[in-house]
Amino acid sequence: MSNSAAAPRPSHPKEAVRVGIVGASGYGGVQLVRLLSEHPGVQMTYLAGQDSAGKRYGDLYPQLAHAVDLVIQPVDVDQIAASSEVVFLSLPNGLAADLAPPLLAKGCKVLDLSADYRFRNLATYQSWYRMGKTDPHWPSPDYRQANEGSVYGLPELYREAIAQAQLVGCPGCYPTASLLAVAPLLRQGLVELDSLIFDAKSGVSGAGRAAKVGSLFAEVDGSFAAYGVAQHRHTPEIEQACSELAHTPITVQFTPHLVPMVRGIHVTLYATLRDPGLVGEDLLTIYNAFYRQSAWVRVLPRGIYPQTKWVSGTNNCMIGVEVDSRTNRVIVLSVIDNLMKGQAGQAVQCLNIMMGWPETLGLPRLAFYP
Ligand SMILES: NC(=O)C1=CN([C@@H]2O[C@H](COP(=O)(O)OP(=O)(O)OC[C@H]3O[C@@H](n4cnc5c(N)ncnc54)[C@H](OP(=O)(O)O)[C@@H]3O)[C@@H](O)[C@H]2O)C=CC1
Ligand SMILES: CC(=O)N[C@@H](CCC(=O)OP(=O)(O)O)C(=O)O
Repeated sequence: MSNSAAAPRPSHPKEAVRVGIVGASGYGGVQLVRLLSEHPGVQMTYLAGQDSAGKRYGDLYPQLAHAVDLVIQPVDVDQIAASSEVVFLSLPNGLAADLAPPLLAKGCKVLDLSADYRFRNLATYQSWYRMGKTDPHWPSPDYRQANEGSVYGLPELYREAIAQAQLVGCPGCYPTASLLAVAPLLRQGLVELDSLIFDAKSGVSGAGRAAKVGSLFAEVDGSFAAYGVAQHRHTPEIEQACSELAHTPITVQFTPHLVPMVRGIHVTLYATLRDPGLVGEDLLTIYNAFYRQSAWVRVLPRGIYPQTKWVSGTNNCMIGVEVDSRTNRVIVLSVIDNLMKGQAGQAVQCLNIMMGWPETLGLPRLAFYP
């Protein structure tokens, strides 16, 4: 993965960019279809899937039949590249490793929503995502080369590099909420580096649309539990960006929980302050300055703590900040919609940056309420 250079000045689109979505039938895919159908800069030209191939999109999602008149195609690189200048890959982990390189070679820009292009060090990816797999030919030279040129798609930290990128590895949902919570503290050197604890909760759509026992209504409703304790694969992703922010390797504690709701992520970050004299107002000033240029991050006034419902269906991240002077800890509360700022919305935000368009183009900013 690389970082580089200055972003072009945003301009509005002059003619529609042709866009394809691979994995269009899944939860990420259907968000992309909804967002891109109403985006003024693009025309959706190709939707692809596996089991859903051959079906009309409107038969799969009847609520969109009046707006989307496309048939889902099997994955065919030549067809995708012939019909699309930009391709979103919204597939299970591991598939984009083979799919992105030929699309890049044919001149497409690619935004991958999986974890395949998030890691600067593929050994880290291997140890968290490919446990027990012993393929001597992995990683392929094409995958390794593509990964070296990819950019981590968190605009608030890597905006300039995204503007120049051909391939963006879009972040996971938990890392997005966690990194936006912690970034100002690490950039300013305000906290003890071994003190970071991310306590995270997610709605069930984070697990995707494929049927799984753990996502059944009867398993989830009326219950609440942690999972992946001390071993969730988003830990190294959070550590990678934290280490870059702090310019030194950092280890973090990250614990996800499943909440009986459809959408939303709430992260509570605890960290020990280096300066015990800092108060809540000081930190709010720092957070507001850090996110001054970030249209999708809203730092809330003192004493207001964000709720997942406030960002549902939008690309917003809302952040509350508090200091507990008794324990000398800062507590940061961060919420996003996992399918929007945590996935498809953020990918469209990255597309806007790659195309030199305003970052807010085609993205919803007002939540449904209640
Ligand atoms: N859900 C979330 O909150 C977030 C998810 N992500 C990541 O985004 C990606 C997509 O996630 P999500 O939308 O939840 O997943 P879903 O399970 O809802 O959708 C997966 C999609 O992949 C397609 N697919 C599966 N296998 C193949 C294959 N061999 N060839 C072609 N298409 C295939 C499916 O098509 P078909 O139905 O036709 O078989 C489906 O469209 C994943 O990598 C996930 O980790 C990232 C951030 C947040
Ligand atoms: C509730 C739930 O199951 N969430 C998913 C995270 C979804 C996500 O962001 O995952 P990717 O890194 O795969 O993109 C999980 O814990 O694996």
